[in-house]
Amino acid sequence: RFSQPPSTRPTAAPTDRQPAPARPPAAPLPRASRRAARPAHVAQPRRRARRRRLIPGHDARDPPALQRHNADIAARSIGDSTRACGHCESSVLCLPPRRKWRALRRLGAADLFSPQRLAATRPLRQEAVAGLVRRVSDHAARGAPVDVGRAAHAAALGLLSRTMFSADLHPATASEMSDVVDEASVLAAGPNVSDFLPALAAADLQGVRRRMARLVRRMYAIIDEQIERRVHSRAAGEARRNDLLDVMLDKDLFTGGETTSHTIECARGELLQAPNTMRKLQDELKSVVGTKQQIDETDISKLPYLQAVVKETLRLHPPVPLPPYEAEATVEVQGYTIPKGTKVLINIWAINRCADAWIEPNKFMPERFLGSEVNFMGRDFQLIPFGAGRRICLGLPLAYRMVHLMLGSLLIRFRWTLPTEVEKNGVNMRERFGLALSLVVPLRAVPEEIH
Ligand code: HEM
Repeated sequence: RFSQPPSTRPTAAPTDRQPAPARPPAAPLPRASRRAARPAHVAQPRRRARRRRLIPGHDARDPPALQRHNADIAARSIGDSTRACGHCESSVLCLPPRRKWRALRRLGAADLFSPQRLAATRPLRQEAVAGLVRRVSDHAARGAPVDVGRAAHAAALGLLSRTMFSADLHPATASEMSDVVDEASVLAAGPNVSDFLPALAAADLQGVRRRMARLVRRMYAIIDEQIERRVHSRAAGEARRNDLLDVMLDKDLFTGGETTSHTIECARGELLQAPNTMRKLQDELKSVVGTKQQIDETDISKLPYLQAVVKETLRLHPPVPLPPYEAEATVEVQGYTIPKGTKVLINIWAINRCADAWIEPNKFMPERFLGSEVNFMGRDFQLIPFGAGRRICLGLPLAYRMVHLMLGSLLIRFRWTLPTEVEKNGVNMRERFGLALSLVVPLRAVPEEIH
């Protein structure tokens, strides 16, 4: 669909040498199966099919590979490490797109991330952001720099914890959870000989599965503590809270904190290097939000420049750059045959910077989104930081709120400067590879309260 960057070009031979096996014409599905085959993030049936928006200059009859072959590559390629403690068997992230995965996605979409559920948990997120602003305020009073990524991660975990358990994590627990998620992300994405030589997987030669098992057990223990607390409070006659604990328990959702905080950290890094953009954004926030201490989720739609900054950050720094897929059937993509069972990496990083679709693709330029309808909801295939198709990020509606809320609130209340040595050498935006990316050198910035 795009002229593929070399790093994403499949290595299988072109079709003239290796023709794809002919596939029988698809019989129309019965109504129930059609419903089941519908992308799971779309919880309610829609009357009108959502149209893909065209990228200028592209042929309408030639849909993007990600759309055309979505059903065929919707399985996950999972590394041996995710088999630790049987984690992959109950993980929405790892499960193949069949009954259990569909049930979990439906539950998540309907009970956790639906507009009604998110409206009900809005005050919890406002409180979590108020806590973040208070902590930054303490640093501002002392003139001390803030580790932006770490502060944002702690706040994102608090935000998730409040949405899922109606309770904050103890700061020490939040900090431990942050370390566990961070380490697990790097471990899961790192090279592992068991993945390349499955016959040797049982031996776990590098000890990756063993290390992952320790992390997963710790994460389960933290979550179990929350469950136990809830069981006790229920036994004591406390009413249902209808949060995630009451409807669904999925450990993967905590990894959403890392992607969210990485986005905040990168946005801040880019803005600190672009004072004019920072000023424009703070002016917009001041004129729309006025003297409020933090922004509200209902303000987001009135803040087009903030939205543009978030889009541009996610375009240049997608936290999950290479979601791992597996071909469920043999498919042909742009003349290449991808045999069933092949691991497929969607190179979101390269797509978001594709020179066919973007002017000056490597430049941080939020203005490109002003007056443009291009969005990251999975319909504009040149901008897919949350993925697209049936495996699109389940937490997108929550992530959307969290990122705008945290970024806007940190900028309306504080003026930010770089510590002298960073100012001199420039911000280091190099990223460390993991399932979710993080900055190699954590961004530190000094807040000053705006009165
Ligand atoms: C800025 C924040 C975030 C970004 C950029 C992001 C991005 C992504 C991407 C690219 C994928 C893979 C999509 C694919 O395979 O095509 C994904 C999957 C997923 N995300 Fe997120 N995510 C974010 C936040 C969150 C949050 C806050 C949660 C939950 C609380 C979450 C839950 C999930 C889950 C459960 C999946 C697996 C879906 C599946 O395989 O069916 N994400 N995310």
